[in-house]
Amino acid sequence: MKADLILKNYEIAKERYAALGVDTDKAIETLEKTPISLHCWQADDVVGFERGEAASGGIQSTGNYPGKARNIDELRQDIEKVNSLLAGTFRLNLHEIYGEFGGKQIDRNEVTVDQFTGWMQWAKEQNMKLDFNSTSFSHPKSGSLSLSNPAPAIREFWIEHTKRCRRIADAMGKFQNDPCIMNIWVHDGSKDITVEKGRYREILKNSLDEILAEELPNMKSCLEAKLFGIGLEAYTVGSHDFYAGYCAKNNVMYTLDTGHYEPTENVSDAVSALLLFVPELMLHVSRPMHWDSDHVTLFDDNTRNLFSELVRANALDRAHIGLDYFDGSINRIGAYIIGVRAAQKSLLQAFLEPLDTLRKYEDEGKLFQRLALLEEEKTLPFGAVYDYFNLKNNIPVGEEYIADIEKYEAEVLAKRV
Ligand SMILES: C[C@H](O)[C@H](O)[C@@H](O)C(=O)CO
Ligand SMILES: [Mn+2]
Repeated sequence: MKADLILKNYEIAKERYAALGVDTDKAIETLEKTPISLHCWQADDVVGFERGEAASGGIQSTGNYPGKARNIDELRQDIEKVNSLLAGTFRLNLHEIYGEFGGKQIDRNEVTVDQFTGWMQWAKEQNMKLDFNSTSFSHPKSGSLSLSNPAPAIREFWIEHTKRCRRIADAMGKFQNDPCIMNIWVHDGSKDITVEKGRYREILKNSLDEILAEELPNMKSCLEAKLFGIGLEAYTVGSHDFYAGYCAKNNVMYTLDTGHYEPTENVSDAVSALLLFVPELMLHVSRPMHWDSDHVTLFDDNTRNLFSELVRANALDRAHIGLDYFDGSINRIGAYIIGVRAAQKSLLQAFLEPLDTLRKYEDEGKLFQRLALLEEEKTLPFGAVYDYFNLKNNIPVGEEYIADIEKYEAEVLAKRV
């Protein structure tokens, strides 16, 4: 698209929004500064560099599109490509299995920051900060219960792993002078009817109490609930209620993964409810399609509602935004760009909402007026504002990035055989 046309469209959009009391320049500035944490695991279908095996233990990636990253260099190359096609501020969300193990057998209860100093250096060069995740899946000791396992040897193995991961996250946070957000998701559950549900939940609670007891000033832990895992469909130890209760009681950040709800559930409604009781939210922005997080985030009602609720709750500074999906059936770099752009468009639309007027209408009981404005805002020229945001940052506008990704596929991904 021609730059002068984008600028002209932006000027018209700016005027239209200004008539509603909305400052488009300010919205763009906020979008530029709002960090989005890129999940490293979209680049290689959650394989990582520890065992090189397909993900197992509650999660699974489907699809076999050629060109996935096979080692750290390729993964970094892909993330650099992703970064080059996006405007804004980005963090990188690493899982423990993406450490630099250098061919050594370093088990999960032995991992240290040494396996992540290379990542810390690289991230600094990329102007990215790191987030982190312990990894309970894809390991011979994963089974169906990790931190909630009644067998002390297994449980202690995973407790030790998670404690070590928190210390690694703390070192990352110190290095980058900004807290590293460490997510704890364990797949623990059961395939069929379970009679000892309370027992496993009590064990998980005790394990978390032990893990979180260590004070680490440069990191923040968050706990992720789930509806069910693959092969663990009947019961999830760390259910939504379990973690909502645990996080509220212990003042811990809650991870809300939009892929962990039924497609018809209104996940955004959880934002203002949870924020009354938990200190902060980590968002795993995904797309539920009946099971797990395998579908690329879209600019759909779910994503739009999520971010408008966040803005309406004045809670942007209490949420950490990350993506979480792993689609191996399409070009993986393209999957990143589609998902990030969907999140950015949803954020931008939320920033551009004529909120003062909507709040006033609601306060005054002007409910027709509120509904009318909510309808009208849907067709305001926000696309012109998003195009300008990209142009201003020298990033491909609109569908232009498709050709860039096709080129990268031909020149780089297709050679990974
Ligand atoms: C790989 C991630 O830890 C994983 O996707 C987790 O966040 C999750 O959502 C599991 O379903
Ligand atoms: Mn998740």
